[in-house]
Amino acid sequence: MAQSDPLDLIVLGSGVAGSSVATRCASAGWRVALAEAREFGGTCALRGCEPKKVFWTLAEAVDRARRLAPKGVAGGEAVRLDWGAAQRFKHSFTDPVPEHSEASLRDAGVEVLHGEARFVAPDAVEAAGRRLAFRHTVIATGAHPAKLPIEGAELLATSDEFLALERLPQRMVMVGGGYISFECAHLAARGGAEVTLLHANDEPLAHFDQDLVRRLVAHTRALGVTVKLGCKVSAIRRQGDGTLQVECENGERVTAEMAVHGLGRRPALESLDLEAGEVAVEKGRLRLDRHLRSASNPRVFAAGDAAQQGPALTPVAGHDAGVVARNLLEGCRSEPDYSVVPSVVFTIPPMAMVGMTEAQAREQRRDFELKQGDMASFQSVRRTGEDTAAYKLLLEPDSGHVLGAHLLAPEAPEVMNLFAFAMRFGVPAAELRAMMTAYPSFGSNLSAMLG
Ligand SMILES: Cc1cc2nc3c(=O)[nH]c(=O)nc-3n(C[C@H](O)[C@H](O)[C@H](O)COP(=O)(O)OP(=O)(O)OC[C@H]3O[C@@H](n4cnc5c(N)ncnc54)[C@H](O)[C@@H]3O)c2cc1C
Ligand SMILES: NC(=O)c1ccc[n+]([C@@H]2O[C@H](COP(=O)([O-])OP(=O)(O)OC[C@H]3O[C@@H](n4cnc5c(N)ncnc54)[C@H](O)[C@@H]3O)[C@@H](O)[C@H]2O)c1
Repeated sequence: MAQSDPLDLIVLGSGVAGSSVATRCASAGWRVALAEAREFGGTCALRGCEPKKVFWTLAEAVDRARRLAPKGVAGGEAVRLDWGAAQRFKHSFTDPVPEHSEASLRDAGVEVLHGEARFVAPDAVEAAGRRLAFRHTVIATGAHPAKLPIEGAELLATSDEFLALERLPQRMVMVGGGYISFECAHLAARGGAEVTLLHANDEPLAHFDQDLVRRLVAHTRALGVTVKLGCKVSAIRRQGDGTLQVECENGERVTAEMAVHGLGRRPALESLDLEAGEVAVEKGRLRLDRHLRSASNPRVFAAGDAAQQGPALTPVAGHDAGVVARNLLEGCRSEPDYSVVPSVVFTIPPMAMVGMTEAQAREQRRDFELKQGDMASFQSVRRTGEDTAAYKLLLEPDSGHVLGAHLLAPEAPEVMNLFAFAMRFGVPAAELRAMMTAYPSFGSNLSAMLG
């Protein structure tokens, strides 16, 4: 194990956050290495957003054909999701990622190292059998499923395993009521599985507007998914016939071939030996200052899910990377801004949001004007055969600035980008309403929503 000259930067993790910081610093002439424990490319491209969206696109096409069967899509009732074929289609997106990811890092001048990295000193890590001294390091190791004190938790399948299934089991339980459970439940139900979703309290998808969530829950139930609220999972047991029994504190029991972990994800820090690096942690999260720098070791920065300063989402990982790269290259002045982070749960229909919910606005005693309504009768929704669609907008009374926007509808994610734009650049509702939009697009509903 040879001691090398200090690197300007070693980045830990090759996801959106790590790759972006490494590339920017190498392009600025720094000597940079990046260590990756698994395949190169990170969660979003290999095991998260991208593969999930491939399955979602196919499931949505099937759902739409079935919905429109009586309206002119002849044979639409018989259309089904071929999970095996969908899995192969997914591979055509994910398989090339590791090679491309590594090649683009190399092209940018980054030295790539295969293997788990861990601190061996405040200014050195060990990776790929080498001790590497550094001037700076960035922890961009992402997140993994939370380890919770639930009996038999090791029997839960991860979202990685769900998205890698060649065949869907007959019965599945989604444990938890967040993004992963709702998205996997909607996919598995379209794929023909019998699905039960168990959530601890009465408010699943807690970050979203609960009026829209109630509509989504009703729609999910109508799809055939059994959604049980107030069911805090306390144990998972393997039964004699190989099936799993999932038990809740209230005595509810569900049997299935597979139970999926949807209980939250936490920063992946355990493998790093942070003590050796003098990197402080508090309650499982890195102690960082407002520049995303370690509060205890100024050589160390963090970004993305590992930092978990903003929501654990891909655009946040990219934003953090920009902040950290600027702090490294230009002096430590930049701070992240998480005030406008749009987010979508990819159910069918999808639910999208940006800014504050009505509940948050009331809690903060903010004055707001509320625009809300059912959209099922809107032409753009009727055309898709969808029966569940609604919106809720919160506007600042005098300025007309958008405080929050919430949509449950086909095309909701694309329209949410317009609201995010308006919030980011302070475009008031009156301007949005007056703006010409392509017609008849889903976005042309803006004036009706804001009217
Ligand atoms: C199923 C699923 C669906 C999702 N869907 C969406 C979505 O639709 N939209 C959205 O915005 N977000 C979504 N997310 C969240 C999004 O994927 C993450 O926020 C994003 O990928 C975080 O990027 P990152 O660079 O911080 O971490 P990651 O992409 O997780 O990268 C971290 C990397 O570090 C590596 N690593 C870990 N420990 C070490 C070590 N000791 N040494 C070296 N390498 C190490 C890991 O192997 C990994 O490759 C989803 C997540 C999941 C799980
Ligand atoms: N579309 C997207 O952007 C997307 C998709 C998937 C994941 N993600 C990211 O990954 C993160 C993790 O997703 P997730 O769905 O695992 O977590 P989550 O935080 O979204 O939801 C987990 C839910 O499980 C509930 N829960 C906790 N313990 C429970 C128990 N014992 N029994 C029943 N319910 C319990 C919690 O109350 C919580 O609401 C998300 O927060 C998000 O940042 C994003």
